[in-house]
Amino acid sequence: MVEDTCLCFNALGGLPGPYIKWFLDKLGHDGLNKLLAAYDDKSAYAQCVFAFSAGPDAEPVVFDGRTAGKIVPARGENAFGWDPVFEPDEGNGLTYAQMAKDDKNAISHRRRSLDHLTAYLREHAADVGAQIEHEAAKRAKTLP
Ligand SMILES: O=P(O)(O)OP(=O)(O)OP(=O)(O)OC[C@H]1O[C@@H](n2cnc3c(O)ncnc32)[C@H](O)[C@@H]1O
Repeated sequence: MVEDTCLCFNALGGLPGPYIKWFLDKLGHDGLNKLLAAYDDKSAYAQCVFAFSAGPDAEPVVFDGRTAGKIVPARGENAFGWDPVFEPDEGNGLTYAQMAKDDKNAISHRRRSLDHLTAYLREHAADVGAQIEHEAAKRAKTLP
């Protein structure tokens, strides 16, 4: 299982996207706002992608969770990552950093990706279990 997180600015065609870690590190919250200074469109979406594979030869399945919002000047005490500059459309005007943890978790990109993953595992539990057993048996045969 792997996971990656993106913050995508619509005016920039989805950038910084998966490169947000480095943009945040080098530009800070203020710099992220300045990237959009020339654009009226401040809309953005937070994206979390989990990918699951039952084993080395099994096809990975991808679970894409998104939360729409906009980029705003930094507000809020919970200063995790870019939370202070992301105001989700469903946040009643609060940034992620101003929301209670449970409120953020209820609408977050990560929650949505995990909801898709959970639904998939529930629906395909028997198949996934059999696939994991099959992959494990194949690996066992190659061990000395
Ligand atoms: O992709 P690699 O390079 O392995 O880096 P990472 O695993 O440490 O980082 P993520 O992709 O999970 O996250 C990318 C950046 O987004 C930040 N981040 C992740 N989830 C976030 C969230 O829910 N709210 C705010 N910032 C977040 C995190 O601090 C990083 O700066």
